[in-house]
Amino acid sequence: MLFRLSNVTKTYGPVTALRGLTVEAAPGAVGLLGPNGAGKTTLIRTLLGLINVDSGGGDVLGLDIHTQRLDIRQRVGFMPEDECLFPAVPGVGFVSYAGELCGMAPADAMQRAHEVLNYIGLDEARYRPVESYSTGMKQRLKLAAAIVHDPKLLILDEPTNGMDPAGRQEMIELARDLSHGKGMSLIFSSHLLPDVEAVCDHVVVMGRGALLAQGNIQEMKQAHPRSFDVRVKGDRDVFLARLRAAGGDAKPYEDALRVELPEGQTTDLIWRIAAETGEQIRHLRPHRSSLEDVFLEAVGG
Ligand SMILES: Nc1ncnc2c1ncn2[C@@H]1O[C@H](COP(=O)(O)OP(=O)(O)OP(=O)(O)O)[C@@H](O)[C@H]1O
Repeated sequence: MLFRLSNVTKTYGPVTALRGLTVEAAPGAVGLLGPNGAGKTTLIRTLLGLINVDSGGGDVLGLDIHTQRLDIRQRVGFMPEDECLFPAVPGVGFVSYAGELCGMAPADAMQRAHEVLNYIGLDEARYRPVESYSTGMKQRLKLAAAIVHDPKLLILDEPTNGMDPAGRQEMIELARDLSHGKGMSLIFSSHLLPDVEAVCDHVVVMGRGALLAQGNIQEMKQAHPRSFDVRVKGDRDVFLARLRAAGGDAKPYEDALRVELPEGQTTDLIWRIAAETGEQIRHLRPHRSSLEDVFLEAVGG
């Protein structure tokens, strides 16, 4: 398992940030979703061993979150959301320092810093002070610092936040190459669902400090085998009334209806009702949820 938490509770005074959270995930690229205040950052800090939880336990890469925190930090890379850079330091100095903090010898850290800066496309800017970097370059530098020690797991907290479309795309491609090309597991926390979908195979959805849903993104999007997008030419209300009388239901979805068939029925029912009521079916295809649908359903939106 990539990580496993069992019944973890974390309070900050009167606020309960994690509420008996039990969750586990297999290696791979895992998206972490949840509304503001859901507990995502607290979960990340727990996995990194940066905070003491009130109760519960777990492990990351098989290492105990209570007793093996330093081992976890040597094997896990973390790209925080906030700016954590030293303005006057050249990029290469910042990345090699991050390597030394993870326990690398100075010469090894410097060599790796050059390698990762080449990889993330900051090779020409490596000797410039960080204060002269654009927002996108700073984000990439934070990524370089997070991977300098070649971690098994990389945790990215809102990595595309504040980036322009080109920079965002570059960050997505880097995250995807690290996970799918280089075999590094990821936890990718983001409010930007398209970015999560572009990078991750699996999502964990949190709300109010607990697990709301999790699974393979493609499977979660196909979780409604009796749901169809149907465009009807004619009187939609008549069609709808007959569908409901037959035990089905439908609601408007863009310019079509999202039809829910009753248990045990096939699309034959839709064609039969249309024939009986004189409507024309202009379009009929299985409904595929978007990740946004999956998210809203999980958080009860
Ligand atoms: N250091 C702290 N002191 C007090 N309360 C905190 C602290 N850190 C988090 N909280 C509270 O714990 C709850 C969960 O916060 P957390 O930052 O983990 O959520 P989040 O899902 O990361 O939210 P966001 O998407 O807004 O970053 C919130 O109510 C937050 O205000």
